[in-house]
Amino acid sequence: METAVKARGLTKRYGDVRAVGGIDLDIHAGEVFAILGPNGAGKSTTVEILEGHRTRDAGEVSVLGVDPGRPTRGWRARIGIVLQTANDMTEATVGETVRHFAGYYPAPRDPDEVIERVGLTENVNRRVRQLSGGQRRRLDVALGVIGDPELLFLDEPTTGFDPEARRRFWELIRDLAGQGTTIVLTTHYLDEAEALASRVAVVAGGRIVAEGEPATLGGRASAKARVSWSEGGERRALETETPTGTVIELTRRFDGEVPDLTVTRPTLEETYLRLVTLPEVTP
Ligand SMILES: Nc1ncnc2c1ncn2[C@@H]1O[C@H](COP(=O)(O)OP(=O)(O)OP(=O)(O)O)[C@@H](O)[C@H]1O
Repeated sequence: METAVKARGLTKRYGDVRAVGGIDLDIHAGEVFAILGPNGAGKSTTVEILEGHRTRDAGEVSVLGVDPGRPTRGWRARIGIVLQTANDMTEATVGETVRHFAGYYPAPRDPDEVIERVGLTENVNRRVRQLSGGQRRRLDVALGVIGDPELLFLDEPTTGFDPEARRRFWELIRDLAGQGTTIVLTTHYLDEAEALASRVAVVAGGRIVAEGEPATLGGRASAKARVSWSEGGERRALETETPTGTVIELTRRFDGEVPDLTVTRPTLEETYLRLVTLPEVTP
């Protein structure tokens, strides 16, 4: 499998603060990779180093085959970046802004199509400063993808989006991934990571504390299941490693349909919270 991003022993300090304390990453070409972690975990620092926007203290890094510590212009054109803060804009309209940015790239996407994909067609002639917060964010996404990047970095892309805009954005990301774009996403929304990412890394205290597919992260799939049902006017529940056997038993007992039956495993959010609080309780 082709590797888009490879990091070994990535380290960064700010004075006394160890922001990144030895991170290894292998992000495959064409995958959507999510980096999760609490505030101050070191996500932005890591991503900024990969983008070539921050120097590292130590470690080996290769992004699309280039060391981001020595970026070239051609390399920059192959990368798209959607930052947390919106660009400062003048009196330009949405359409003018997107077309202007398209001019920076050797082979940009069609501006009107990009505007449509982020749901800003109705606002194409609006001045950027008149956009709502969520609309501004959509414009940021449009500017990140206008150059038709091979690798797209998204830093908390859907903060401030309404639920419908988030769904639309997710579709856009899936489409881009389907066309072969590698996507590196930081997010605080666990549902977003679960909806989009083929793999996630959980960062805490500048280190990766868990990595894997959302469905199996941190032993999630093999954790005890909770089987619950209604019986005698009460809600009953038990935790078990063998939920199938429990359901068979219940089916026999009720001679068919078990009232209000649910079988659940820990959610990604529960697993995440356990992972990020774990280092603090360990002496
Ligand atoms: N320019 C800087 N100067 C000094 N310390 C910094 C700087 N940037 C980040 N830090 C510190 O480095 C640590 C990691 O910060 P970073 O921004 O990478 O975290 P993050 O995981 O992206 O957090 P968030 O979820 O809040 O965006 C924090 O302790 C932060 O205070």
